Amino acid sequence: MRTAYCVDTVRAAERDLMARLPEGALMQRAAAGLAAACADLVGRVYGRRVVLLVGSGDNGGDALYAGARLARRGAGVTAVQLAPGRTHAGGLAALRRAGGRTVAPEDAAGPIRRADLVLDGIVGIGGRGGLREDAARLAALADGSRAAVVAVDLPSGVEADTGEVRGAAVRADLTVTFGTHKPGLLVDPAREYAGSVRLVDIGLDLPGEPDLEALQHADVTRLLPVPGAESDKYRRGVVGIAAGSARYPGAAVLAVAGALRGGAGAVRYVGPAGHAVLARYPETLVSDQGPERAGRVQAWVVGPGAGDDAGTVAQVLASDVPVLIDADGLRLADVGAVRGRTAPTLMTPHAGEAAALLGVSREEVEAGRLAAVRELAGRYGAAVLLKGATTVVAGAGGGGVVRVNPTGTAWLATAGSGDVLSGLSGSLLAAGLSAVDAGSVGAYLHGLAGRFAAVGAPVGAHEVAEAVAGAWRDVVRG
Ligand SMILES: NC(=O)C1=CN([C@@H]2O[C@H](COP(=O)(O)OP(=O)(O)OC[C@H]3O[C@@H](n4cnc5c(N)ncnc54)[C@H](O)[C@@H]3O)[C@@H](O)[C@H]2O)[C@@H](O)CC1
Ligand SMILES: [K+]
Repeated sequence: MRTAYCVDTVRAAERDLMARLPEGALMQRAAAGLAAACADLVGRVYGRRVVLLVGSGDNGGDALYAGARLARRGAGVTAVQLAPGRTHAGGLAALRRAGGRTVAPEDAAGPIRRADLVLDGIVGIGGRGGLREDAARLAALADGSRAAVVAVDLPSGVEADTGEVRGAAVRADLTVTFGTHKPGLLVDPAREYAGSVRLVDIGLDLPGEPDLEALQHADVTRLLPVPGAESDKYRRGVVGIAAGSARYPGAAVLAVAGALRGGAGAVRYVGPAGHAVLARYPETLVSDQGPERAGRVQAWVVGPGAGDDAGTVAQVLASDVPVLIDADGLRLADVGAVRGRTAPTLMTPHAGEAAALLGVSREEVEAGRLAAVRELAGRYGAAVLLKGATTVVAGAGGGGVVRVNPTGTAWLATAGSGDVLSGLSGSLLAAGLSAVDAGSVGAYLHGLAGRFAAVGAPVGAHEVAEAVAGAWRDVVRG
């Protein structure tokens, strides 16, 4: 599991550790890791031109000490001091001893243009809001140069705890972060500014529960349902799909396609698109009765392509098994009915649907995904999976750790892709996974399947469904 912790927790852990270590030892660990990552990135250090963008805090100190290490290995190092009177004194002295020089921000354009490597030490976890004007100018110069840009701890200007970017920020090729990932490094839009991320262990002792976690192959393998010798199709779970309409039969077909790949022993379809479903997937159990009379299931998926069929949504919500609500179902679901459920509920909106439920703009949801997913999970008392550039999953109530999906691909932003995900996650619910596990494992497999199906080209949702089995095998093989 990859984990991320918010700034307050990082600061507390740093305080504890610093109290046990000689002064400055922690910063030296950070700087050593940073210099090593820079050396790996540029290949050969000797003769390289390195520019350090140095703010007024310890983030600038890290950059200066790392710069000193690179200078000792033969790099030409220039530090741009954003706040000359408040630059980290020890770091500055170390750089000067190693032969580095300093310039004022107004003289930085030339050195940045000629640089091979720019280290962004403007602000780290002490940053508030987007970059101030002088820092923003340097960030733009770095962006326009041919230099590789390495962010120290975080790209300056992004919000460490939320992943929000509310103003100008540095765009990095690599971020070298210390002690732990910060939530912003895993969540868009900030994640995009970070480039690839390298974690340097500085020995922090962090609490058991992180603020964010991202599944990895081994975690997914542990969670995937595996049929035992005594399993029959009913013990493996039956997932009910209440989806599609005369107008949108395709949504039903795609949700069933996802459900067939999710580990449930059987898929029961309820709704007006039975012919279309059977034509494509003859193994489906089809019923034209409502959900209440369709026979026993271990989980329901309701909503994809449902149009205005509020009655079906209400019937499903009244059941005593786990329910996944998607698409039209989200709009039709009564908040009180969802809150009153005793079995788990998982809602799977995209940003536009979440915005409509929260009464805010889509842009606001996209800018602040973590806040939005927690808010929605709190309002509905349900687990919520918010789809998008970074898919995030919050547990019922919205408190506690949020899961973030690391496997997504932009090619998944295609019609019907969400229907496949709801079938897949619903199937995992029926197979016995918790709402958060079903959502996050479903998103993981779906993202991987999207990558496998797309391999750099546009892809249709049915191809994503077909690629799920390959993704499952890839995960299990490790
Ligand atoms: N505390 C520790 O033990 C360690 C800290 N380390 C480094 O120290 C950093 C934190 O240092 P600090 O607490 O000094 O804080 P930072 O260096 O992150 O930033 C604080 C300074 O930046 C200025 N600032 C804030 N927002 C700004 C903005 N939007 N635009 C321009 N300037 C802005 C503030 O005026 C303040 O002087 C970490 O990110 C990490 O890089 C590492 O050396 C590891 C050990
Ligand atoms: K930084």
